[in-house]
Amino acid sequence: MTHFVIATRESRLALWQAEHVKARLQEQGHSVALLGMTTRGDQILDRTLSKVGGKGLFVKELEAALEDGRADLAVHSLKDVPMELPAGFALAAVLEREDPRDAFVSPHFESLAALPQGAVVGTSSLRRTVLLQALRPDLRIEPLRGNLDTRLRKLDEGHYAAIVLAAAGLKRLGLDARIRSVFEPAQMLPAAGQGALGIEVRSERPEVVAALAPLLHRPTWLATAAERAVSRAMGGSCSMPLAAHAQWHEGEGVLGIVAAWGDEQQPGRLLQASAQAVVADEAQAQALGLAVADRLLAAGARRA
Ligand SMILES: NCc1[nH]cc(CCC(=O)O)c1CC(=O)O
Repeated sequence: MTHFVIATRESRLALWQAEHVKARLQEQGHSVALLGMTTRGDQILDRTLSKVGGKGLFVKELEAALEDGRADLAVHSLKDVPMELPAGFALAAVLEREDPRDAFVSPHFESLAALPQGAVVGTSSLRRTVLLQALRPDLRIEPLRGNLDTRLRKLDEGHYAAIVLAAAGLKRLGLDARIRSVFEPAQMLPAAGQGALGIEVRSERPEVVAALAPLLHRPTWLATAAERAVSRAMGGSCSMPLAAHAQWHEGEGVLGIVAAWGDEQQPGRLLQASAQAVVADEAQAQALGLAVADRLLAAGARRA
C-alpha cells in the first residue's frame, strides 16, 4: 500500500473525476488525498482559450505540483491534455471512456433540427462551431466559456437558444436530465479523447505508473491513442477545428476511425476522412491515426 496525492482542478467536474480515481486507487488498497488547484484556464473566462494559450492552461499548474513533489498524479479530462507533454511527464493511464458524444442542451427545443432559423447557439469550441455551421449554416454561434455549471447558468439566463456540451461531463455530474438529445458521432464528431480520463505522472516515477496499471482500460487507451495521433499530426493544437473519433468493431480487434476538419476561412466547408485496421498495440493505433490525418491533409486540410 502506498500513499498518493492527486492534483486536480477545482471545478465540480474535475473534483468528480479526481474522486473517481481516488476511489479506484483505494480499491487497490492505496491511501489517497486530493490537492485542489485553480489554473489560469479556470481564471480567464472572458476570452476564447485559443487566443490566450490553448487548453494547456488547464494542466500547467498541475504539472508544477507533480514536478515539485506536492502531488504524485494529476487527473485530467483527456480531451484537455496537450498532444505533446513537456519533457519528464507521461500519460500513465487512460480510464474506460464514458459516453463520448456531444449533447444538445436547451430549455425550449428538443434537438438541433427543432431550432428556429437564425437561433443563437452557445459554444467556444472551434470543433463544435465548424460542425454546427456545416449542419445548420443559418445558426448564430456565440462564445460560451466557463465550467459546466457556469455554461448551464448562462443558458438558463436566456443568452442562448441552446448550447452543446459533452454528454460525459453532464452524466458524471448527474445532470443527465439537461440532455435533450445526443448527437450521434456521424452527425457531430467528438473531439479526440472526449469522455475519457487521463492520468499524468512524472516519467521518473515508475512505481506510480505501476500502481496505475490496474486502472488502465486497454480498448479506450488504444482508441484514444489513435485519436490523439490524428490531432498531433495535424499540428497538435487543441484549439483547432478538428474532430477525431475511433470505435472498436465488436470482437474483431478492428479499430475504425473518422476525422473531420473544418475550414474557418470557408464556413461550412468540412473535410472528412476515415480508416480502419487491426490494432493490437499503441504503435498500430498511432499508425491508424496518422493514416487518417494524411487523408485529411491530402484532401486539403491545413496543419495548425
Ligand atoms: N473543454 C472542457 C471540457 N473538458 C472535458 C469536458 C467534458 C468531459 C469529457 O469530455 O471527458 C469538457 C466540457 C465540455 O466539453 O462540454
